[in-house]
Amino acid sequence: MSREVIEKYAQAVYEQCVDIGRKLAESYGLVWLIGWPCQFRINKYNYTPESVGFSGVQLHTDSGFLTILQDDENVGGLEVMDKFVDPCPGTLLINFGHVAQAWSNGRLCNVKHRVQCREATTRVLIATFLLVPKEEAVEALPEFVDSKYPRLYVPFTYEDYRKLRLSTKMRAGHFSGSNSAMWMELLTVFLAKPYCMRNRVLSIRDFGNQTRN
Ligand SMILES: O=C(O)CCC(=O)C(=O)O
Ligand SMILES: [Fe+2]
Repeated sequence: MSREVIEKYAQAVYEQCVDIGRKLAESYGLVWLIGWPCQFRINKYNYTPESVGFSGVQLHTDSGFLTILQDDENVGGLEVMDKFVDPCPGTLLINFGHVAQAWSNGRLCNVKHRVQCREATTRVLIATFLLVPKEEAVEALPEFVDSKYPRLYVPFTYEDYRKLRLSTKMRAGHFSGSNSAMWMELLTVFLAKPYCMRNRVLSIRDFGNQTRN
């Protein structure tokens, strides 16, 4: 793949991120004025026969605002809330991260996911993460806070939050099931109330065994 193609793709998917952010904000009667940074990544998994049954990426939640995944068209393995999401060519998969959860005062939820190796082959996936500038304070917008929905989380900067993830060896936002309790405990350093890992998926279709026309 040439650099030019990658740059074009990255620009298009960034515009997609902004479009989704804008529509999301509008659906809440807000205006999206944010120029947040995007991180673009190509994940290549070189699975061997020994990898089968093991994790390619351990159970984790994403840290940023929004993630757009373009899955490998032929090789699946992404598991969202214990359910495989089979590749569906021509579609993008979107999930929210912790920033969206804090920003919306808990209305938007992040979701636990992981990657399992199912066959000895190569899997390539393109991931785009809409993040937040390091020094930016992440907090619930006033529009999401009222007497019925009191503020759930104290403001934190994205940098402090990232450091917390790294200091607990949850590199790239990945953490294993065994230390997830510790993770939740640490997160309460930043959150006014104990963090509630509500297992809800937003904007993710259940692709199941569906085939495209
Ligand atoms: O490779 C995948 O299917 C997902 C990767 C992922 O969840 C991540 O990089 O945060
Ligand atoms: Fe992820």
